[in-house]
Amino acid sequence: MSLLDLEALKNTTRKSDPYDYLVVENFIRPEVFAGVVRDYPPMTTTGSVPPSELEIKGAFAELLEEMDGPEFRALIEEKFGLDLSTYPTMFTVRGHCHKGNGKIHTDTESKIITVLLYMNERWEADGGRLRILRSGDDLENYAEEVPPYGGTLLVFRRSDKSWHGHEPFEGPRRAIQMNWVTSGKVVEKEQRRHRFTQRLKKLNPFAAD
Ligand SMILES: O=C(O)CCC(=O)C(=O)O
Ligand SMILES: [Fe+2]
Repeated sequence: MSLLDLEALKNTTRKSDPYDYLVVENFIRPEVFAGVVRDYPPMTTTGSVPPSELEIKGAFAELLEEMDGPEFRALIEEKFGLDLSTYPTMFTVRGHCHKGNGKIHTDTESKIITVLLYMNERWEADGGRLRILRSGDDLENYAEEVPPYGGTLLVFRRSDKSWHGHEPFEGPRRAIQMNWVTSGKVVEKEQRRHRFTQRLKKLNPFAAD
């Protein structure tokens, strides 16, 4: 059986205010969520790490495979009215949040769709809840706030107004990001950059992202 509740995604309305996005709670089926978390790769640094740098196994490996599969893509294409067939995907994995993370941004232009899957078992902190923002300069002006737990899925279409960010949080915060990007060159360049910043962080754990 699929780890993902594709039926729930199918039944979710994609919103268009303030930009195109959708949220699905329990997108990872609650009955398999603990098993996926158990196989989440151990991570020591803050920042985004490409899967190639991590030990990917078991239910976590299955999860990445399903996210990269044709059913999930078809639903995202349908929800956002896009043909993604010629675009490569790129994954990054996070285990910890640094207090400087979460500053308001739109994501880079090379990303077409951003997918976030939140992998914490619970979330009690006020910080670290991603906000779908109405502007680039006010973290309090948001359409929705997404607590990063329980296999919640957030998908948005990147644009010059896809503003998002969160209040500062420092500590464990697991999230998978997947993007459809404009070309394979982007994947290569980005993943090289992630590997490089990870090496720097190992030398100086206090270096900014
Ligand atoms: O982890 C999140 O909630 C959002 C991360 C994000 O916006 C990014 O990495 O571009
Ligand atoms: Fe982002």
